Amino acid sequence: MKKNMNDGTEKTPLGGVGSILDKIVKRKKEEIADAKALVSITDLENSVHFKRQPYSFREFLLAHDRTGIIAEFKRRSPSKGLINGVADVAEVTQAYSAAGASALSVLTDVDFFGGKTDDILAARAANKIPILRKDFMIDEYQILEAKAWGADIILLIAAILTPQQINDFGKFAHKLGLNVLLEVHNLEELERSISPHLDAIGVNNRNLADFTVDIQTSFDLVNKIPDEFLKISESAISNPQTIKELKVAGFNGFLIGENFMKTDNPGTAIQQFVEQI
Ligand SMILES: O=C(O)c1ccccc1NCC(=O)[C@H](O)[C@H](O)COP(=O)(O)O
Repeated sequence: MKKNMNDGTEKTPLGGVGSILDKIVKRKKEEIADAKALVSITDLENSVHFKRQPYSFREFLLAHDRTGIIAEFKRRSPSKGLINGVADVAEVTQAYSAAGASALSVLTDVDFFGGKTDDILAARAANKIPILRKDFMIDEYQILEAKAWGADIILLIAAILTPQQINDFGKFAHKLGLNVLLEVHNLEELERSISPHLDAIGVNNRNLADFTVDIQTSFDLVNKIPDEFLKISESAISNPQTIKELKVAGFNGFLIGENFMKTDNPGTAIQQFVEQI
């Protein structure tokens, strides 16, 4: 029997456990329709950033003078509510870069994460490292937006996409020179989503049905990820010791948001964290 949207166990079209993702995708479709009515594809293609060759995610993630941290600018989230309502995106992302972040993650979802288009533009203007457009990508139009706004990496979330969509969106992003990060939560998602049009695979330690977090998810899946892909552990990382253990297990990258953003000074927080890894 179909359960109530609010009890955390709504079934997705793919048969998996949904909930907040179903709500986000429903709203995302409306948001995309509004955006398409306002900004044409030609306008996106004429953006100054559209001509720029994106930075290589691999190069920055594996650089010896960088930390492997993908540092996220995150104002709010469905699991935590308000995290930081005052931080300035240019200031914080510059501090992340200066502390040795390999890449920046900027949430552009408005309703659930408090993001703005302008956040990517401001982060782009202030930094010379790769930027991930962190959003719920369900339409090629969003990939064009990412390129037009100055992003270098897009996120494809296996839980909300079919294998065909993952392949097609990855191929489209690669044609634009963008890097592609696939996010999975379990072995089933991983096995059905592998495509040649991916650069990195991220294991999200957050269960999006009930918001519980467990770093063990990363350790369980790391050896199932084919070695040609960069391996990223995502969410709930708050201890420098965890980074050391994830590196030993085979991870190249570590996506961290809340741990830095919940402090009064995310720039100082990342600096102190990096000194311990
Ligand atoms: O963070 C959430 O509550 C959330 C809820 C629903 C979908 C996605 C969600 N988070 C997106 C992320 O992947 C995280 O922002 C990212 O991995 C950083 O996580 P953290 O370090 O725990 O802030």
